[in-house]
Amino acid sequence: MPNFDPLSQSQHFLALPRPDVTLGPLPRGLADTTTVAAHDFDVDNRTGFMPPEPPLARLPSEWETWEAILDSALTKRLKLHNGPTTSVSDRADSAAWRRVVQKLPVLSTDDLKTSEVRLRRAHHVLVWVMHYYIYTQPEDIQPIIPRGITIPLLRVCQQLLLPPIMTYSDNVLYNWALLRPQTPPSDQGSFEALLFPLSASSTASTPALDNLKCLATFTGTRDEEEFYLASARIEFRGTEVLEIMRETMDEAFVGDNTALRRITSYLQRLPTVIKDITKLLTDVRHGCDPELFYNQIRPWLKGQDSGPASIKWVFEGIEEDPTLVQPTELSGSSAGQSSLISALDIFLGVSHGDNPTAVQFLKRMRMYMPRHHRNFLRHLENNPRPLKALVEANRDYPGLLNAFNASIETLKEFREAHIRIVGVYITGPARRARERLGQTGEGAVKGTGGMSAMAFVKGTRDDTAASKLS
Ligand code: HEM
Repeated sequence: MPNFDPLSQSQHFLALPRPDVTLGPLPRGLADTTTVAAHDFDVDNRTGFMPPEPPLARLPSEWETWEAILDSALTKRLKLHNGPTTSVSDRADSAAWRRVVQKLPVLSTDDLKTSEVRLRRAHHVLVWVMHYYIYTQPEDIQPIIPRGITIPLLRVCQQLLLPPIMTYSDNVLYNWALLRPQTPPSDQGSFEALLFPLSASSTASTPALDNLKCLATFTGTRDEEEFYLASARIEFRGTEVLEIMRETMDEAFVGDNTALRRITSYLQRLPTVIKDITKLLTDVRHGCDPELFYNQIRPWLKGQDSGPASIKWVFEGIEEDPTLVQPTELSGSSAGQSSLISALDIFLGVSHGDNPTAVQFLKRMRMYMPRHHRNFLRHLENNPRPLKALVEANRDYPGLLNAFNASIETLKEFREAHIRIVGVYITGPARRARERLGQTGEGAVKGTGGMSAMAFVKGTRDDTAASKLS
């Protein structure tokens, strides 16, 4: 990005408006700019990493075949092949549904390419169908993903630079709608409102955290919805984290005494926000039952690397288009793909440098994040005036060091709460499942991302604790 100074006050990258358009017929000559602006990191002032408008809930009629096949899986409530309540007739229903998927024609993706929101919806629909297809079959059968899914999905992935698998963006970032729709802004018809639907309107705001529902869940349970919405609420609440980051970095650019005073006060706000995020995480326990999560929700989200090592997913028809490449990234959906928590790590200078497993995993998880968010994190990493160095250089400034360390401490507490959540939702139910099967031993349980779950989340907690300044 030549001639773009990320830290200049007027065009600070965290303050730039977010070019986006509501889908629908665009006025003649007006392009969908969501992917065009080089400085657009798809981070919104009011909704952070969440899109400023509820995600597209249905593709135009050209792709109705995909929407219809997903609808039918959702309404039939297809069951996991080995689910605890799956009957013989459930399996017959799934087999009939899979036969329809096998016959899907290869729809063109050409007209999707001009619209980021359509591409996202296409990724969402195709990966949901793909996961239904894979997990309604026995786990020891090699999944052969039919060409009607493979070819368009891989083409959409080429555009979005995402792996062909369910990601955090498919079940959290772009899987929500408003429970009670908000009143549309009065100036909705204006050109500016069309380009900047939220920033142009004085009535629009971050959705209330209790005003959210999910577009899709595998099980149709409130538990699954609450599991996704816990992350969604965290992302929305996290908007203030991004605001604090922007304000802090603006002041770091000036760097005088007034700037230090302001940075101190911004950092004093941060622990409150991180505590709220921690509460939103632990509140998942009110709506999502751990046994149901472990046995009925989580298996749908797994990737190739969570299953038996010998079972490789086959993408049928890939050879029909020479531009398509064999997918290598096939890890399951994980909140480890949340750009918000990574942004906090980068901003506060939390280093996982002594923890190669974490470095490798978190680096890999970036490939599962929307590409604009990935670029945002890279940009943040290249910040020439990192906060930690500034605090170290001004450690005697009243309150600064304490505010910084308090922020790290609350991030550590978030990770501690997360460890307890992993214990309640994964380690505990896994142990009980082993006991039911009469198995002995404490074998390490893998996370959806294919990691040894508990050791991993404890490691990132320790990295956080070690990042305090003495
Ligand atoms: C019931 C709820 C949750 C469970 C059972 C859970 C479980 C896990 C597991 C097993 C991992 C290890 C990596 C993997 O294999 O995926 C992980 C990583 C991670 N999770 Fe969660 N998680 C939950 C909710 C959340 C939420 C709501 C967030 C925040 C949005 C979150 C953020 C993270 C992050 C950032 C990592 C990467 C490790 C780190 O940076 O500490 N998790 N989670």
